[in-house]
Amino acid sequence: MSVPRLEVLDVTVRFAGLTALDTVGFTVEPGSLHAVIGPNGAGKSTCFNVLSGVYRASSGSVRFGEAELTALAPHRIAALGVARTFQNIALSPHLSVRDNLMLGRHRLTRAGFLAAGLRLPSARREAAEHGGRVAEIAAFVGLADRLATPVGLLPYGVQKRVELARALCMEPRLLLLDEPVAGMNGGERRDMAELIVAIRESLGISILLVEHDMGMVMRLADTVTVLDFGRRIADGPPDRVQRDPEVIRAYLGAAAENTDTHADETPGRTPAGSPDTGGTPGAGEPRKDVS
Ligand SMILES: Nc1ncnc2c1ncn2[C@@H]1O[C@H](COP(=O)(O)OP(=O)(O)OP(=O)(O)O)[C@@H](O)[C@H]1O
Repeated sequence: MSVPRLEVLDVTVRFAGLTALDTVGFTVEPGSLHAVIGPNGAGKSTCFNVLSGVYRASSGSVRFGEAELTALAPHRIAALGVARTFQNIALSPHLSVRDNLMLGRHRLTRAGFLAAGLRLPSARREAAEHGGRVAEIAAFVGLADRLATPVGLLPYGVQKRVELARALCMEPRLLLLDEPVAGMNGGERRDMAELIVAIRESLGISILLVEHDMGMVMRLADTVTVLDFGRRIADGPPDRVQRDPEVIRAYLGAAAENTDTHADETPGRTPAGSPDTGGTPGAGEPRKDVS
């Protein structure tokens, strides 16, 4: 499987008077683990939504190999091999893990509605092939013994794994992970970090990660892009980025603002933990965890 480079070039997104992304650019090298970080409201989710076709950029370009993504609908982008997970779990809770993962295979299914409905041999063969691959992926992410369990009955950390497995079922070349450890406890976070490393090492695909857990970002990422108020303020290897004065200022500024807003009880911008915390949750840790 060839993995193309992702190039985000001068992307701007405006919402009625607010510039959520301002001429942002970065490159995700094939097979690398690239993180996008920044305080709350910096534009990270907007960036993901542009890459996956949910939002249309006001200007700029997103190239995935030869393809220009900014003009494409989400299903066309997915068909190019770009899969994403969501900050909030987006699974069907009443369906089994197997059925949720089979839904992830949907775009790869060739048999038409009629052939599948009539259970023609070609459709049955195809379903068996997909079932086999689903079982392999489930085993890879540690869900082999959960295939028959309804997703809604699983603990939160396991559901996040199912979501990741479903994205893998799309056989992506670029995986977009939106806060994969949000709301997890320490053990679950470690397991998920290990899994992300294993995906990258075994599958060789590119991974773009938005994450508030700074310790995890700094340990796992090859390259980190930092956004603040929609602008890219830093981009480079983790050790350089976490020493960057503008990055430190952005996080400290957000922390100070947070303290101020606590004083008058007004909700405000909150920092995503200091960039050099090593991941220890502190007073400035994010509150945006999935409920
Ligand atoms: N659909 C929308 N309509 C209007 N404004 C939006 C929309 N989506 C995002 N914004 C605004 O764009 C800015 C960037 O938001 P975004 O959610 O991308 O930030 P973020 O870095 O992902 O924040 P968080 O860490 O809190 O998830 C914010 O000011 C937000 O209020």
